[in-house]
Formats: sequence, C-alpha cells, structure tokens
Amino acid sequence: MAMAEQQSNVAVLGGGSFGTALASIAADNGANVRQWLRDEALVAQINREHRNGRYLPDYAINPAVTASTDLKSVLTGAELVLIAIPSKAFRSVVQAAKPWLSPEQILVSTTKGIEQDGFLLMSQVLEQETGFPHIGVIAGPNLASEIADKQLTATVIASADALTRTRVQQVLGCRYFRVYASNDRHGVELGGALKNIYAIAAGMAAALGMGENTRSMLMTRALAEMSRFAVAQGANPMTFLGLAGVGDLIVTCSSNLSRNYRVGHALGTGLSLEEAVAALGQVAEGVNTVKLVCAKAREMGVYMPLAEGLNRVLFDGVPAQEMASTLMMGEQSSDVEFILPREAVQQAHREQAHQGQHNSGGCDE
Ligand SMILES: NC(=O)c1ccc[n+]([C@@H]2O[C@H](COP(=O)([O-])OP(=O)(O)OC[C@H]3O[C@@H](n4cnc5c(N)ncnc54)[C@H](O)[C@@H]3O)[C@@H](O)[C@H]2O)c1
Ligand SMILES: O=P(O)(O)OC[C@H](O)CO
Repeated sequence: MAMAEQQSNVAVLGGGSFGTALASIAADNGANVRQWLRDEALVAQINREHRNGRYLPDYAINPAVTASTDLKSVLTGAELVLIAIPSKAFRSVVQAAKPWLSPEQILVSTTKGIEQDGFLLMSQVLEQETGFPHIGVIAGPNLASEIADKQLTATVIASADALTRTRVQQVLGCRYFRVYASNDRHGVELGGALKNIYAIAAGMAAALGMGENTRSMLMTRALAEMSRFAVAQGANPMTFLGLAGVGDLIVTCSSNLSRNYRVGHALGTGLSLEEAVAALGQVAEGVNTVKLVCAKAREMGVYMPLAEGLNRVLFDGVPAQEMASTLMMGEQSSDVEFILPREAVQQAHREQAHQGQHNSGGCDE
C-alpha cells in the first residue's frame, strides 16, 4: 500500500475508460474497490479476466476491483464514491444511486461536461440531487489509457470541503498518480469542460496541416478565452495556471488519445460531424459543450471568437478551413487581460482612430 493511511471502501460508478482507470488506481493503493456498470458481459469479463475489453482492452485492472451491475451492493459501505458517467446520463445515474448514498460519503464527479438545462456542472447536479456536504471534482491532464499504463500523472481534487480534498489525496495518491488540491471547485470543473472545445479545434487544425506556431497561438488564445468565460462565471483566474487549466488544455489539444481531438481531426479530414462522432464510438463531451457555452457566452456578453468559430463549423455547415480565419480575424487585443484589460486596449485604439493617426494594420499575404 502506498500513501493510503487506512483501508478504504471506494465505489466507482461508470464502466468506461476513466472509471476503470480510477478504480484500478484506488485498488493499487490498497482500497477495496467496487465498480458499477450496466453491461453484464463486461462485469463478468472484469471479474474473470481483470480487463475491460470494451474501453481499455490493452491494460490489466488490479484484481482487487470487483465489478457489479447492482448499485446497492456497490454503494453500501463506500466512503468515497467516484462518478465517471458522461454528462448526458450523469443526473439519471445519481438519481438511481440516491437511495444508497448518505451524507457521510464523499461524492466526487470526474465528468468534464455541462448539463443543458440550467447550464449546470456535474458537482452542482450532485449538490442538487443529494444536498450532501462532501462534494468535489477531479480534473486535470488525465488521459485514461496513460493512467492505466501507469504513466506518471497528476490531477486536481477541487472542493470547498477540506475532508473531501484530503481523503481523495490519501485514497488516490500513489507512486504514479499525484493528487493536488484546490478549493476553486467551479474553476477546476469549468477548466475540464471548456478545454474539450479547444481540443476539437486543435485536432481540426492538425488535420488541416497548420504549423506549430498556429498550434501554440490556438492553445494560448484558448486559455485566454476559457479563463475569461470562467471568471465571468465566478471562477478564480489563477486556477487556469494549474493542472486543470493549462495542464489539461495542453494534453487534450496535443494528443490523438483525446476523443475530442480525434473528432476535430476527423472533421478536418472532411468527415461530417455525424460521421466523426460515429467513427469515434465514444462520447466527446466538447461537441455538446461548445453549443451550450456559446449560448451562455452570448447571454452574458463574453467574447469567445474561437468557440463561436468552432460552433459554426460544427453546426452551421461552415467549412473547417474557416477556423483559421477565426484565429486571425478576431480583435487584436490584450495578451493577458488580467494584466492589461481588453477595454484599455480597445479604448487606446478608439483614441488613435479619433486623432486620425490610425493605421489599418492590415497585411496582405
Ligand atoms: N477517458 C478519459 O481519458 C477521461 C479522463 C478524464 C475525465 N474523463 C471524463 O470522465 C467522463 C467519463 O469518461 P469515460 O472516459 O469513462 O467515458 P466512456 O465513454 O469511456 O464511458 C462512459 C461509461 O458510462 C456509461 N454510461 C453511459 N450512459 C449511461 C447511462 N445512462 N447509465 C449508466 N451508464 C452509462 C457507459 O456505458 C460507459 O461505461 C467523461 O465525461 C470524461 O470527460 C475522461
Ligand atoms: O478523451 P477526452 O477528449 O474526453 O479527454 C480526456 C481527458 O479529459 C484528458 O484530460
């Protein structure tokens, strides 16, 4: 046993790649782990072969993980409940689990998505459904297959509740998985959800043959845009300097292991959205997130040219090649607006124009 101080009972809801990877970490760390999933055949395979042939076929699962389709037996006696269910099904699974949840338990969402009705993040859904005090989220640069391969990885547990932060650090922190703490739950959760949008754009840019300068510009301006949105939603901008902000953005915008990146790449090669999603065969949360975030940004008056550009490519039939113009036609404003506000740059431009000293700044080819 690594850092866990006492043997704990952990429940994982979800039989996908991340749920399976987290279940195995907790078991590697000495916990009793029970994993809930709906598919009887997959349950049998996990228990018999210690392998999840549907989502992580190439990796061994710690034999201490026991899978079941029975929510009651999985949840009863669990100190920590990790929920790794796509956002569209998250609430219904929490509702089904509710009879066996209790206020003493620590409930942690690992899902990087947004619920359409009310623009709710998954920890808010947990709060609404249970009203329990120990609620947190896990987010960070965490490609499930790399974790399953025991590649050195770090994540963030975010909660206003110190017990939640500490216990998750103890239960999951081990020689290949580091767990850093944050009390900005909203910022960390938004970071995880928002970066999926830009991972689609990055996959698309790669397929279109754009260079490293372009990729760097895309990721950096994405960081400016997502932190602008999150701050307008009440998050702390400093959170975006951390693993759940720039950390997750880097990995998801750079890796073919990311499902969001792969959807973008498929779009960039000319597939339609339906074809790209069908080819993936798994959930890419960013497809839904971009629609919800653009609607919310318009409502709040938050400037998000990259997300808007991607939204048009995904849903309005605009060719993927036009993503490039989204990058180049937006306002030339402040680099880091938490240092030099956008409004100050805009005001200076207006004053220059007013004095007739303004140069169009355009450059042809
Ligand atoms: N895969 C990763 O690398 C990774 C890493 C970090 C976070 N996440 C986040 O974790 C969440 C889950 O990801 P994943 O990779 O495990 O997803 P996945 O697509 O691999 O699997 C999701 C699981 O949920 C189950 N499911 C779907 N609808 C359900 C329903 N109505 N009722 C019960 N179960 C249902 C599926 O059968 C599957 O077992 C996602 O929101 C993702 O953003 C994923
Ligand atoms: O496969 P994706 O695109 O859902 O991304 C996985 C994780 O969020 C990376 O941290």
